[in-house]
Amino acid sequence: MSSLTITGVTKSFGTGPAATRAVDDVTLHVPHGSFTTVLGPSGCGKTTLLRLIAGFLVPDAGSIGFGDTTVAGDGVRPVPPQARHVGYVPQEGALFPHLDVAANIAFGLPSAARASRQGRDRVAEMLDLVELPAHFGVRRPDELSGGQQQRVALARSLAPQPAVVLLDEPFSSLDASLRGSTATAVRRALAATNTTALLVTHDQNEALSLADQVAVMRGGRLVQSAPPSQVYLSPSDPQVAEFVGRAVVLPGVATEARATCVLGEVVLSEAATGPVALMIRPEQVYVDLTHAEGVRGTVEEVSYYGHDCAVQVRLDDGTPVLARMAGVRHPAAGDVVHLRVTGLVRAYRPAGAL
Ligand SMILES: Nc1ncnc2c1ncn2[C@@H]1O[C@H](COP(=O)(O)OP(=O)(O)OP(=O)(O)O)[C@@H](O)[C@H]1O
Repeated sequence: MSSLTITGVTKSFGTGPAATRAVDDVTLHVPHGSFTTVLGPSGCGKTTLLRLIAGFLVPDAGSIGFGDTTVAGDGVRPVPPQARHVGYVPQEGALFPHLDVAANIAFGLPSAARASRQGRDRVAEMLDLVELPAHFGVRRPDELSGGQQQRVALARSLAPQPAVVLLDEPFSSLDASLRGSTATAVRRALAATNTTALLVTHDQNEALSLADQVAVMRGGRLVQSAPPSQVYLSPSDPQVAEFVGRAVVLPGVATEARATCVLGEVVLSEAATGPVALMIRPEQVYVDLTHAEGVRGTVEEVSYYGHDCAVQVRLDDGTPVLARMAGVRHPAAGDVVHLRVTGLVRAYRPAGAL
């Protein structure tokens, strides 16, 4: 296992006016044994970045290093994919249908090891690691659920002890209930083996819940890389805020540690002065159902999810505000409520300001 360092990597497809800069000057460090998710909308360059790391593509500029070894860029002849010791888990397991699970897992091992006692022990260890029973070894891929197939795909990628494991939207073909349990099993397996891993996804919940670090991409560029709570609570700009969750963005005026807006006075996470755009998460908006404390509004719509609910409120001055509250006791459309902001609020220079 080793760390992964991407420095100023750029990759374009095509030439002239039709050229697409799929990855644009991306710099990212994934420490040894840690898990990074790359989050971004469709077409932002996530898969291209993975393919550059795996060695299926060569960067136009910049370099890629595994530990102290440069595998592409810096005038070094690109190391071919098979010599990079990368494990790759695609969207759908891509298991060999004619091989049983044990043979699939053993596939990446040196041929001499595959049929040996050592090889069989490694397969058993990998099945255990991805939380599948040992007797699954004799099953064919089509005798497994989608989630089980993805666990086998991970086991196959981990068996040869790769330097880095790359996962390309590995849960996207699974239904919601299987996604959660498969993702948790994968995260546990990666942590247990202290594996350096990079997973690309366009699913915010997946990106935030699985990783040590979230790298947000937009239009080929890396716009923020930070621990999940920092990306969620202190996004680098309002677009990142709206991409990694719901956000209420309101104009305000800041004076150092505080700002005022239609929801009253709020406390800022970082001091600012003058006109600002304030980013408030819906769960920071406290909905008071009984007291007239806060800013008055009328509930327009309630979306009930069981564990919590989203409450769309229109303030008396006409401003729409989304609040999220526990589902135990909630208002109904037409109720008059009072809103207050809790916790720290992130302020941005408003769009168009210098
Ligand atoms: N081989 C190629 N030739 C030309 N353009 C390409 C090629 N591969 C990718 N692109 C373009 O590069 C951009 C980034 O594509 P990429 O597949 O990396 O995005 P993505 O974020 O992985 O998207 P998705 O989530 O939809 O898979 C897109 O505009 C895409 O059309």
